[in-house]
Amino acid sequence: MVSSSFRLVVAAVIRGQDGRYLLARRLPEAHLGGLWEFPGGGVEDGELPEQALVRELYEELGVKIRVLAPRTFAWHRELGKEVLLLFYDAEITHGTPQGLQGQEVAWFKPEELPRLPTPPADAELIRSLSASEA
Ligand SMILES: Nc1nc2c([nH]c(=O)n2[C@H]2C[C@H](O)[C@@H](COP(=O)(O)OP(=O)(O)OP(=O)(O)O)O2)c(=O)[nH]1
Repeated sequence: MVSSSFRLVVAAVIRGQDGRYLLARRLPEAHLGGLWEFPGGGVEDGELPEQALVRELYEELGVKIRVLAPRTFAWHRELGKEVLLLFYDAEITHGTPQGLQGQEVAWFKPEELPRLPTPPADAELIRSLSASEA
């Protein structure tokens, strides 16, 4: 059920030419601090999800991206928070990702993903990305 604490969050699944996926590490002091996530953030009023994704990746990592296609969605629910996550396949068109807010950024092989500490809502996506390599 959607409540007044509902937020829409978009995140990018970016695969480099060497087959690695781009993840960013949430800052230690943040909610879910220290976990590796697919880069993205909240959709603001008046924005389309795809526009929000382009804006977030530019603000957080300094890269321009092209959004390719929706991949999957997931709910992140905990006391007082209800987040619908929309994951999109995307590619970088300009720039090299840098953690502009001090966050770590790294590329991981598909088989490394299940061993990373990641948010619970990402579990299914991580499973499918690593399984598609097996
Ligand atoms: N970008 C991103 N967010 C994720 C992922 N998995 C997951 O549960 N989230 C959650 C964490 C946050 O609750 C929310 C992202 O919101 P945000 O980037 O604006 O972070 P925030 O710390 O300001 O959000 P919050 O603590 O207020 O929820 O989505 C993911 O793979 N990527």
